[in-house]
Amino acid sequence: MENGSAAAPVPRVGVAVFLLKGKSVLLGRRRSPGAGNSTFALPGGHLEFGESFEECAAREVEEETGLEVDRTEFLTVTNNVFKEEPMPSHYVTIFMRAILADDDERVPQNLEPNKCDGWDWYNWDNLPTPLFWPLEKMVISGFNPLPSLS
Ligand SMILES: CC(C)CCOP(=O)(O)OP(=O)(O)O
Ligand SMILES: [Mg+2]
Ligand SMILES: [Mg+2]
Ligand SMILES: [Mg+2]
Repeated sequence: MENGSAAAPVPRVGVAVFLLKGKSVLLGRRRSPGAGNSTFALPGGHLEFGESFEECAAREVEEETGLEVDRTEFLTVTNNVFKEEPMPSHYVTIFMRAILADDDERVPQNLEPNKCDGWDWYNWDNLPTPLFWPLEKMVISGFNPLPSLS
């Protein structure tokens, strides 16, 4: 509700990608004037007009890491309201799981050094801190992105 202050930011859709290598997941320390500066986050970004979740996942991973993914699948969705950040924002975050298209391409590049300090593989049981808040909430809730062995 507007009370004479600036209009509230419109909720947007973010797509975050669990890119897995065995029990490890690709994470990078995020650089952002908005949400999550200096926290470890999954590759991903804003859903763009007309994209499927799968198309956005593959595009953002390639834009940010140079890696080509295959077989992306929907995992879960969370609602994230960032009120305390320098620039308040509200995201519905779609979490996808993706498998690398080519095992030889396991060395991610940091293609957006203004948005990320660099990418690395982290064992799911030994994640770095601090995690980006939406991801931290999922870890605390016991969420496990690893495919079941069955
Ligand atoms: C904040 C997050 C849930 C959604 C936006 O992610 P992002 O800041 O990485 O966006 P871009 O990769 O599109 O710049
Ligand atoms: Mg991006
Ligand atoms: Mg991004
Ligand atoms: Mg983007």
